[in-house]
Amino acid sequence: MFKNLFGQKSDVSGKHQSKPQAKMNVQYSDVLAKFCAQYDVPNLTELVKIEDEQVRLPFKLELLEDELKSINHNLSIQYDYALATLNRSHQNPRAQIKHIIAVASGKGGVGKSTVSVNLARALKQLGADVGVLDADIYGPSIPLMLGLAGQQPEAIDDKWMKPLVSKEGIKTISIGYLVDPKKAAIWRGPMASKALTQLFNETVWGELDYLIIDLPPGTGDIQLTLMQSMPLSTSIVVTTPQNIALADAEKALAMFNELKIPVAGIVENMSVHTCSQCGHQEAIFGEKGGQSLAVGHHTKLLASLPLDIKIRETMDKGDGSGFNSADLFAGYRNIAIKLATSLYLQARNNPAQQSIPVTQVD
Ligand SMILES: Nc1ncnc2c1ncn2[C@@H]1O[C@H](COP(=O)(O)OP(=O)(O)OP(=O)(O)O)[C@@H](O)[C@H]1O
Repeated sequence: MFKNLFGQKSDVSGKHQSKPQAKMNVQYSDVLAKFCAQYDVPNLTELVKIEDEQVRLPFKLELLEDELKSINHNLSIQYDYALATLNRSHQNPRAQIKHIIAVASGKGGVGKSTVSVNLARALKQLGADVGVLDADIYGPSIPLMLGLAGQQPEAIDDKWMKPLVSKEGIKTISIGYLVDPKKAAIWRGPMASKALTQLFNETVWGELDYLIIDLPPGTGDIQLTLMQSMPLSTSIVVTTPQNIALADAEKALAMFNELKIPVAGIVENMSVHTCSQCGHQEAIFGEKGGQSLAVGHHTKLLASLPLDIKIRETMDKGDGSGFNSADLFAGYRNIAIKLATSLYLQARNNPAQQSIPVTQVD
């Protein structure tokens, strides 16, 4: 029988009531509570299950794993990115996706694709199976950012496509792999929506814990159709702190509210710039815009990410190898942990999400 970390319940044999086990459970719960406080996520101690020497966590993080194992090195840790296996892609029999996350921005060029790719990398580092659907039909930059520019997905039986896989193991599909971006850029709304829905439905995604959808900027028909045709778990709105970007980000928030799609929070990108010569810090696009937007819309500021030339260079190279070590990307780990935790809780609190109806797009 599973127990929570406090070990208050036990099975009929009563073997888990022995004092050393109870003490260990309290130690585990202390570590976990400290971790949740550090990352500003809800305390998971009542949820995380322990049986004998097994623990199930909503993500994989070496630091946390090491601390838990320092209490008992025999501890076996397993991971659950949702409490149930959800099939969130009713129209695609070749996809078992637990959580679909839309990344939106009102305004173009604020770093939505950069956030999508680095969030995918951070979730991958948490041990998850991750995919990215590049729905930014008018400026597909995911192929470049994942180091896959110029490649083409393999077709299966003229009906299915195999996603491309980046070096770090992220599955991805983009209109940029299939159509000359110059041609796609002049597609009218219905054509673009149809192409994107097809892209999602005809890809052999297989099993994924998270699929990130990099939406086109704005809040027009294409975004609305896509949102209505996909069973989203949650969304993220990316903005810079600049007033003009914030005003457009409000429209994206309004779109999600209107469609009753949860908003996990706001990512403020390009907040502070540190001069590579003298270290002077400057808020080029203004200050605290993301925070005030979050407060005004009763959502969270997930992170304020720096404006840094190394980020642009890394993204242009499509090379994820710098992601692991660099402090520059640490903010993404925080976002990923917050997201993984909130989706874990969301799936637990709302099992009905397992069968969200999907609108057919003709
Ligand atoms: N924090 C950052 N620091 C430095 N450069 C950044 C940062 N975030 C994004 N960039 C750069 O800014 C440019 C635009 O970013 P990106 O393509 O991610 O924006 P977008 O919102 O997806 O744009 P689009 O509207 O074209 O879809 C890219 O060259 C990217 O490398």
